[in-house]
Amino acid sequence: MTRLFNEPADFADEMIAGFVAAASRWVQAAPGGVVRSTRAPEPTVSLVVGGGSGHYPAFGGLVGPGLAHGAAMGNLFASPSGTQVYNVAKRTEQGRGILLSYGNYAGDVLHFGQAQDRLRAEGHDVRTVLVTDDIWSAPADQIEKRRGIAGDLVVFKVAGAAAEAGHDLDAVEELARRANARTRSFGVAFSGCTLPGADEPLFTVPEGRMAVGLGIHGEPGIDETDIPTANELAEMFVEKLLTELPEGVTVAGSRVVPLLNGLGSVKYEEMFVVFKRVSELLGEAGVTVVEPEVGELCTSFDMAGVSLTLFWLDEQLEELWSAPADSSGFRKGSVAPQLVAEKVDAEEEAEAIAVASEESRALAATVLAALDAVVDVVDANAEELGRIDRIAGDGDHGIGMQRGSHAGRDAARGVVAAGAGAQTTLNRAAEAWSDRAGGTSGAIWAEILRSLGAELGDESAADAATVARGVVAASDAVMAFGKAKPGDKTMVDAIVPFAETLAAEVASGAETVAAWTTAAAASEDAADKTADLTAKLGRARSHGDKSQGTPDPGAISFALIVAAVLPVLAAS
Ligand SMILES: Nc1ncnc2c1ncn2[C@@H]1O[C@H](COP(=O)(O)OP(=O)(O)O)[C@@H](O)[C@H]1O
Ligand SMILES: O=C(COP(=O)(O)O)[C@@H](O)CO
Repeated sequence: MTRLFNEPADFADEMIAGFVAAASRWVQAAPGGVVRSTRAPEPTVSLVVGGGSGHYPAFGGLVGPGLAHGAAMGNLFASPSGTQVYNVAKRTEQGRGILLSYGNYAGDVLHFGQAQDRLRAEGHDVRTVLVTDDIWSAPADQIEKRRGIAGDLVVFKVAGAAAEAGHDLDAVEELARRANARTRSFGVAFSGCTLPGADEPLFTVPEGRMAVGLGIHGEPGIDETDIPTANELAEMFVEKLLTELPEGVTVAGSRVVPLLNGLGSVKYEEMFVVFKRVSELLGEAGVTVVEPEVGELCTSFDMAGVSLTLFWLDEQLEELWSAPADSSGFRKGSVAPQLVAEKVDAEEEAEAIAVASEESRALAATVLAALDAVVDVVDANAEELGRIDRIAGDGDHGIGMQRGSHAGRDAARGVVAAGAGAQTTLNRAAEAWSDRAGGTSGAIWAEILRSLGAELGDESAADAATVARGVVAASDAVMAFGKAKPGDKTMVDAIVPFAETLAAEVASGAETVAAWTTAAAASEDAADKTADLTAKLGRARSHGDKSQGTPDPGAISFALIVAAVLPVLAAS
């Protein structure tokens, strides 16, 4: 149970502000997260990490000398937006390139990918290393699909130490990749976490039972057993991880860093009891234990869970693991004296507003009214959207949509008042939506608004054919961006029938309002039918059959939104 909070939707922002106030020795606020408050005497490769909030010390707590240069910090359990990642990365850049590293989650991949494209387009050398240590999240022949859990720390530590040692970007990337390839984790849980303001835990484990293979957001495990003794748990962990060896590793004679990670409410004392047996077992297997860690390294609010990570060393990786590091959440040895970093500008620069025609300004007013309607319908359904998302997701869809739609509408209101046309209004709304909501749906709604805007432009009014082209472009853009197809149980299942019906109705001579009415009904029908599908992508993918019988939250919110916009179109 998370007991201490103010407004649940403000929790992540208030937490980040408090963290910065408490950890100013290591970090300072930057738009999108935090960057170091110190700097090394010589420029180095920049390591930028990040992800959803709720996992402290991941990710802001791992910023400091010998570790990351910056962390993009998203909403609770939702990836930061592309803009957040971009803003953090820009402020850490020292002319030697940037390595982005984060756990392999759909939202993170989309947003960090967007930031990477944007940074590259500006001429920066940017590479990415995904962390994929959780052995239960995909089979060994699909390692690239595995998610990152406590192994994040291993990869960040190696990359951070390599950067600090002055290596170039090629070498830092290669070492981070090698560290990831030689890291395996296994997690269990005894009870789920409850997000601030939620009435129920995100997931539950029956009393007296232990879920095996659970992730850090309540992704279902692969098995459930009675709660074992500490020694039995150690045996389960070590036995399995010794069969999940990275390529080229043999057990006897190897040197290994074990990390026993507490997910939130398992006590240090319990973990030490487990670790006693872990270290005995590794010793009996002929493995030398090197500088282990027992503690909270990657958490999940108050989840009662624990994971064991084994990091199989080679000579170079051992040197980097042992190198000094100093961050608020992880320290090792004594780092070389640092200089005080320049204060970063925590505000983003305001962009000028493009000139618009009178017709387009009138259209922008309709866009704003539509966004007002979106805010109202999302607010009215936020709880229900959260409830559906809890069944086979991470429960944040309602909150994410609220944060995104409010920010989008507020941004639009500002620029409409300043004379913006439809495209500029939609672009600004898209940016604010994605920036504030993060998560998969934040990135996708930004695609929708931007594509529609590109078709509407800043010069003219829009007839039915233009609107239909904009909606079809949005539908295509969502599929190109998220790689989902109809039937994968995502928002695509609602947007495709909407776009296709709208285009067909307009082609057969219907006016915007009539065509939109038919298309919205088709979308609602299709969204409801997603209950019959099994999720194949996104967070819900790993929840597999759990999603059967419940519609996809993103499809439902899409259908609600297009229906809510209808009266605005009718009145315009
Ligand atoms: N690849 C994808 N393409 C289109 N939509 C997707 C994709 N992956 C997930 N979604 C949509 O995003 C919704 C989840 O949004 P949200 O809960 O805000 O994000 P997250 O799962 O990152 O926390 C899903 O219900 C689904 O409709
Ligand atoms: O949950 C996280 C990001 O996942 P998405 O749901 O894919 O946005 C985050 O906590 C781990 O970075």
